[in-house]
Amino acid sequence: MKNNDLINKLTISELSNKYPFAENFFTENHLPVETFQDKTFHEFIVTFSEDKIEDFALDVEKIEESLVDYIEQMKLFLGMEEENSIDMLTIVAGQDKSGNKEGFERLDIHKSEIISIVGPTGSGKSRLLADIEWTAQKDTPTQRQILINSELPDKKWRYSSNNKLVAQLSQNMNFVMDLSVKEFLELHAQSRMIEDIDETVEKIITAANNLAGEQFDLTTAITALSGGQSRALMIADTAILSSSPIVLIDEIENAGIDRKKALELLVSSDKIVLMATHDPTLALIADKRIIIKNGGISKIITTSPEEKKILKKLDEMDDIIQKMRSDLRKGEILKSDF
Ligand SMILES: Nc1ncnc2c1ncn2[C@@H]1O[C@H](COP(=O)(O)OP(=O)(O)OP(=O)(O)O)[C@@H](O)[C@H]1O
Repeated sequence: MKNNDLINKLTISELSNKYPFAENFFTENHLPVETFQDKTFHEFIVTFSEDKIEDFALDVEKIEESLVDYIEQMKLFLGMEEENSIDMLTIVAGQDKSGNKEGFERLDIHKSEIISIVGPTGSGKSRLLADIEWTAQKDTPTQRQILINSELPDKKWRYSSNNKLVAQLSQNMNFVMDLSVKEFLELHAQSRMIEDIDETVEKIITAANNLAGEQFDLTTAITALSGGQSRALMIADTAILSSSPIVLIDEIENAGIDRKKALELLVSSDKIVLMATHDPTLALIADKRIIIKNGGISKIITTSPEEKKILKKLDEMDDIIQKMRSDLRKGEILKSDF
């Protein structure tokens, strides 16, 4: 207990700002902290004289422990996440489907890098994403090992639903809840302790509609959303509300949404993004690409300056295709002089 930051490092005012519910704890335990705002909780407690301790029926040893327990439990209850500071994710080589060692030793992926994963259908792209999500420790068919900040990952990443290491955007996104879009987003925003819920909900729906073809609004039932719409909603929700430091994306191109815009939304400066893709534009947007063959990582290629130039060309072609898609959807007749 002696070294707990909650007790020894944060001032009472910092503590109350970070965990507004701590005020309840002070009130319930009749702790007059008002004039000790710039002191730590420990500094406050040691000012108690013997008399005061008796008056307040305080167990000084226990009260610090109770405060820490209370904050931890409230955080868990409210689904608050720690600030997940991850500077580096490491994949340590395992084996391919034939049991041969993979074609690399160790791949370090830093904060704000985008990595694409390419390879034929069935080669093992989703498996690699699953290894990262599970923080595999040589306990999956690939025998890979995942390290966080060069260390063995904390078990909390695996077992706590409140402390998600990754935000996973998978191919199937099935909502089973009987809620409107507004209710769903409000619930999520509340659980993340967001202050301005209305504004955040509005931001998410605007971003989602920016990605989806057909517009939907806050009163739409979650179950009535199309595949593309629910995907767009999940992407906007993840980008704006999720504190997970790693985002895993499985084949965003099949989602029927504007994938480039989706990626821009997701790639905030402090996240690591890994995406499995069959789309050359998305593959080249990445800083590096992992080539998967027969279940193993065969190569890791850094996107070259020449490829970045090609990406510009691909973008132009892509715009033409997107425009055609949109015209076709609107029932227009295409002309050959595009
Ligand atoms: N190294 C490995 N050893 C054993 N099995 C593996 C290995 N890598 C992948 N697999 C298995 O191979 C199958 C296909 O892999 P996966 O679904 O990841 O392919 P994919 O590249 O994502 O395919 P798609 O492009 O069709 O989505 C899965 O059952 C997966 O568990």
